[in-house]
Amino acid sequence: MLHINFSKYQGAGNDFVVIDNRDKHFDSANVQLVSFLCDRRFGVGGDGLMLLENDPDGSAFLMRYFNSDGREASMCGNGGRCIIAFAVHLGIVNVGELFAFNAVDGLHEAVYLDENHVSLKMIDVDTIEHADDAFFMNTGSPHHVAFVDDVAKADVVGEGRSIRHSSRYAPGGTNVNFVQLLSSAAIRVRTFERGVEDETLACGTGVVASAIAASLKLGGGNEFDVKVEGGDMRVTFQHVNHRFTNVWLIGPAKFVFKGVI
Ligand SMILES: N[C@@H](CCC[C@H](N)C(=O)O)C(=O)O
Repeated sequence: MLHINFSKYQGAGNDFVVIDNRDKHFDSANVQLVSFLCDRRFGVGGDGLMLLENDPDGSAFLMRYFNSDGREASMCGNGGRCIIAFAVHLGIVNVGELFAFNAVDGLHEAVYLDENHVSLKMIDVDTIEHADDAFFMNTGSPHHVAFVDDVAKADVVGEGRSIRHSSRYAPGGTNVNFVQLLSSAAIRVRTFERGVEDETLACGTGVVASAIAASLKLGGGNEFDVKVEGGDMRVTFQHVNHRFTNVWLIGPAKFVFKGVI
């Protein structure tokens, strides 16, 4: 037994092993250890793993995110909401308080109201590529967004994997979102996630990219309800002079269980 204390959280079905690493006991360079903990058969199981650490720059805490392949990765929107819930449960921040924490893509403001209403401010987006009716942007993580008529029929794994590995996105690769417009203010999204190398039930940075792409495709709109396989989220933003600012991702973040492994 390793004797690692962990908690398990999920945000709209995107699930994470979360560890309080304020004392720096966890060997974060150990790729095999992280991928073992994320393994659904031999470990705890999760789409990713997060470490909550003290922020040397003085925000409430530092979020470090690892994909289930064991590698430290770019920003995770659902993980961000889950680590906010974890910080509330640890007593680091209070319910209803507006606070800031640091992550790989910089400072994020956040508010936890209850397990269904966790708000996370995302980075501004001002560079968006548009080709062949698909969009590409970085919302903290890189995202290709393709619009389809019926997302239930999309070949998320087959087509997603092929776009993820295409020469266009080499060498880093990309996450791939398939989006169906439901109305002028609602979309349905399914995502193939890089680093998990499979479809996940939700991807927060992907949902943000999809809402921004929907606004561009529709010629307007700054509030979107988003349905994903694992639940519902909401994205709001402002769009001024080709720049998307004040971007908020709102959705659930729920404690599942905790243990020692
Ligand atoms: N699940 C995430 C995205 C995590 C990062 C992604 N897999 C990548 O490597 O880019 C989310 O909710 O945003």
